[in-house]
Amino acid sequence: MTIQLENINKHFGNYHALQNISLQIQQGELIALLGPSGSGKTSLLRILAGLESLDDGNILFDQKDMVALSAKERNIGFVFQHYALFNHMSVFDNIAYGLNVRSKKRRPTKEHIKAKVMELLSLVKLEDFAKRYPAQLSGGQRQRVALARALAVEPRVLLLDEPFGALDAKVRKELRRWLRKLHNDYQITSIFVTHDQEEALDVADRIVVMNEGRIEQVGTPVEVYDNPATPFVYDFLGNVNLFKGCLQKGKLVNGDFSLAIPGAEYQDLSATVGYVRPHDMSIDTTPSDSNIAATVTHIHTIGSSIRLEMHRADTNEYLEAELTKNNFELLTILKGDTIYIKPKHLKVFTPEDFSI
Ligand SMILES: Nc1ncnc2c1ncn2[C@@H]1O[C@H](COP(=O)(O)OP(=O)(O)OP(=O)(O)O)[C@@H](O)[C@H]1O
Repeated sequence: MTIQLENINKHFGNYHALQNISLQIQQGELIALLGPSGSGKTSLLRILAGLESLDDGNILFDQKDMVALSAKERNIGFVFQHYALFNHMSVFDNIAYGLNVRSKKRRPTKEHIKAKVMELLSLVKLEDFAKRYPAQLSGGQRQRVALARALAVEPRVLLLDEPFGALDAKVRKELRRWLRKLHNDYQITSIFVTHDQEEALDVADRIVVMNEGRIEQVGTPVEVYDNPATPFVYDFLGNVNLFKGCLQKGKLVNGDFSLAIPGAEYQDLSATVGYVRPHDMSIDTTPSDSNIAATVTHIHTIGSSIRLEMHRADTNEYLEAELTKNNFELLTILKGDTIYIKPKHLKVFTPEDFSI
């Protein structure tokens, strides 16, 4: 199923919660809607599902207009953060529910329903749990039942709203891997809402980054992480160092430091910001014309990488650098040392970046 959203707008009172949202989703894609609280992710998902009305715009599933259709008619599977399982029903009955409530004409036979539920129980690795009740399951198990239940009606689209939000980090990670696998096996066009960058980067084919009711960028995890289209995406996705200064004939001038910005050769800006990821900082123990002195204030070891926090004397700002353990050991850096840093890439957004 392909999904096409065209110029969707939604107001809640005077508040413009979704502003001209347009998006194309291919058959079988797994899409993450990522953004801070209040950016409009859930509203967009609910509009897609037919649970919320829109002011104007189009929703097309396989080129067919969905706006006038009810949630039921859209044939969508929904999984929410808080496992909305029926507590008085067994796991088996929860999964069978969507099939059992169909009209007599559309309802599969008892045997067919049983076979389907058993297939789904095996898919979510809960074969031995059919007779249990939701209260007798862990959070992760309940969420797997919720997914099985959503899949039972063979939806054309699967929508997941922070499906793993209420679970602890380890279970989340496990379920993420599992969602990826399930998606690969079933190839249902799926959209999940998250405000967890790592989750989006880890699982999605493409990420839609949202902010204040607008789409800031759509791209693969590598695209949005390595080539953020806007300052917001830079800030929101991962850590970033800011070099505040001005642009003079294509050079970013920041404290005692200046660096030529490729692509901005003829630009002058009185106030601008250069963005650089911590792993894109090169570190030296000797000064040169093109690097900046900074004092190491903290050294954190995170698995196989080292994160250095540094203080710049010239601008009184703090910076972060990330390097491999090997590199760190070669440099023999200690807390309190003065080191010399230089951004390998510095992204500066010029007015042309915003005029597209
Ligand atoms: N039914 C409603 N009535 C009034 N305002 C609403 C309603 N639903 C959402 N909003 C507002 O619309 C904006 C977007 O909300 P939405 O829930 O879509 O954001 P979100 O990105 O999913 O946030 P979160 O991650 O916190 O769930 C928010 O400012 C919210 O307060």
